[in-house]
Amino acid sequence: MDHILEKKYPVCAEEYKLYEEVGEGVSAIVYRALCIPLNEIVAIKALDLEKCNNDLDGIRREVQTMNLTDHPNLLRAYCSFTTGHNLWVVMPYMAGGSCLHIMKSSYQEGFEEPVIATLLRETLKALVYLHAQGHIHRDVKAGNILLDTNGAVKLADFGVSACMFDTGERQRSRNTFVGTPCWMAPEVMQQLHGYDFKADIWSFGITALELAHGHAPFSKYPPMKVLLMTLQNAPPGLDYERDKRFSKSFKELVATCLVKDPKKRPTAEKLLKHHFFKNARSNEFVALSILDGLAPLGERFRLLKAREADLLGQNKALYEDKEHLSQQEYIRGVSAWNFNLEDLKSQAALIQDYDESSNAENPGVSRKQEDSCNAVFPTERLPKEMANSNITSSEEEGFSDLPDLKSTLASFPIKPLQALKGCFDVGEDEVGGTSPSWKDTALLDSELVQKLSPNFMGQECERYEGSHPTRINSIPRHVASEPKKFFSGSLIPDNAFSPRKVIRDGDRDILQPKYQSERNYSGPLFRQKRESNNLSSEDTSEGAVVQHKGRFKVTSADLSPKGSANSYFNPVCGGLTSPTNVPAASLLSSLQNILQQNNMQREEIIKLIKYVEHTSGKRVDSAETGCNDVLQMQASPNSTRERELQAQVINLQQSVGSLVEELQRQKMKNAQLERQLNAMLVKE
Ligand SMILES: Nc1ncnc2c1ncn2[C@@H]1O[C@H](COP(=O)(O)OP(=O)(O)OP(=O)(O)O)[C@@H](O)[C@H]1O
Repeated sequence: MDHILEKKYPVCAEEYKLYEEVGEGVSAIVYRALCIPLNEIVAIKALDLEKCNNDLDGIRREVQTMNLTDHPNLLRAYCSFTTGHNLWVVMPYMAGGSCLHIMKSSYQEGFEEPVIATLLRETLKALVYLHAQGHIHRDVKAGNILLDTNGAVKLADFGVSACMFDTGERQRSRNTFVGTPCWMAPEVMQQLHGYDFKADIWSFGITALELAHGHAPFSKYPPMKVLLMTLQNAPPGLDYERDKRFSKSFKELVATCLVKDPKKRPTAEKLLKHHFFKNARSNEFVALSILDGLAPLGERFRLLKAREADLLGQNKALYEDKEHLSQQEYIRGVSAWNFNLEDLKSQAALIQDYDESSNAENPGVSRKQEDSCNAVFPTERLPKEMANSNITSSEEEGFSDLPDLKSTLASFPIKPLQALKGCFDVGEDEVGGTSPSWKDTALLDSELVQKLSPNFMGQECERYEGSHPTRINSIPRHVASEPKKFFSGSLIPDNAFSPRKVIRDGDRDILQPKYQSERNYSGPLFRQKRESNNLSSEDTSEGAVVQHKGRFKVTSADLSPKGSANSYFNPVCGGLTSPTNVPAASLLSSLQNILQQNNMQREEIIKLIKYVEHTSGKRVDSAETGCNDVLQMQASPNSTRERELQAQVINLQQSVGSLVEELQRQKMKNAQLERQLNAMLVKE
């Protein structure tokens, strides 16, 4: 180290010779380069200052941290200088590349446990040092764990690191939302009380899973889903069944890190003593195990880039030029995350509740959707969770951390579950946002199904996993803060309007075979599609519209438990049950039937009233007063229940009376105010 420190790295571009590109970030390109005077291979990270969205403070912080840190497991900067509109950061060349790149090229299923243990131990040593210095890394992930040819491990990328001793503005930045969603700790997402170095421990746990599976949990989902799932699902973990190849101690380590309450997470120092690290080996072991036989970094990077470009090309039709950048970043999985909290809250409010989902890591995605992804991109590995949830239930794992939706979302002023109830009227016109950007980066369920042609499904799925199975997209700051466009659609479950809905798939298939294939992709959104495309069909297939809620219709299709061919009046629901696809003539006769039944029931009621009146000595003037009299007939109670009801009725009548009085008072007050206002206007 002393030897390195003594070296003087030149601070002008002419003294370096750039070779091939070996990495790319959101605003930086990393090159292998030659430091001419020292005849030494280095890496140069060229940050395009024009692309940095004025985040010069962030850049300064990154370079400063890189300059100041002095630990064998931290990537340090030799020097930095500006050239043109670029800032060049000169650093040691890590010929092995990042763990993410290694997994993408050759270990798509993740690494073996001893390799993971070694990588994690070295990373943890870096964290122990950083935390002791008062730094929070905030972006711990496989993409930022770099290896040199000898298998030495260095944690890189201090772009979003923060200092815990910061004050003022910088301290406030610690209450901001930075990092990459899949790796982000719940408390960082919540922004409730700020966060500390324990946020790195959570990311460390996620990184452990990433190294084990080849991708981070939830990595196939758009950012909003990741946020919501992290907040409301049980913490992800290694599954005892599915992850049989991993030891108990590894599972324990992950579970220890992925505890939602940061206070219950261990410090980096304590974690380093975990018995899992007894499995860790030497750097040479890592080099032999995973670097041996790999192509040179530049070549690997070129191949990966070409593959990604290819996939982007396949999707080209989907993206406007403006959105291209964000999509590229999505696929590359860079970490330019900087959220606009207000947007997040609105988005969170629109996301479907996952409670009913059986597949914890794959909520809202039907099996058919998964199949469709598979069919269109057979060469791409579907994440294992598609078949088997990655989330191990708290009970199964013996974790104490059961998800508590209400409390975890307490920091969102709009609670998603409540907001869902108000979703009916949310449409693109009403929201007023016009930017389509979010649609590419955070595709909501409703939108997914809006574009439900098999072709589109395939493309969409690819965007989330096929093209980039291990990572999730990032939103460039400028895109993330743009007003978002919401797509109208019922985000509540299909049967939410009608709790009595019991029409089975078979019934529906008979009634509406035409929609069979569409229906396979989740209910409510399917309905929305049809609403927009084929109202008349929808009307007959879903039943008569009995109520309009904004742009959505509440239908009575499902009130009949058996979907009987005849309509009838259901006195309990008070609803009209009408079968679908019924000819007009039979509908008419059904309606006449109902009317007849209605009249008969009415007559029955009048008879009853008269009978009660007779027995209580009270007279009924007309059938129209029936309702009142039904209440009054209880004036001669002959049972306790009747007395109770009577008391309730009296109470109700009293409150109605006082409400009427109050209304009148308010009216008078209003009139008085109006008069005063008029008088004032006249004076003026
Ligand atoms: N010193 C290095 N030697 C070899 N490769 C490197 C080096 N530094 C970075 N890279 C490669 O370049 C990629 C991008 O670098 P870096 O993460 O620093 O950029 P960034 O703009 O901060 O990206 P992000 O925000 O996505 O993390 C890394 O993922 C890694 O693969």
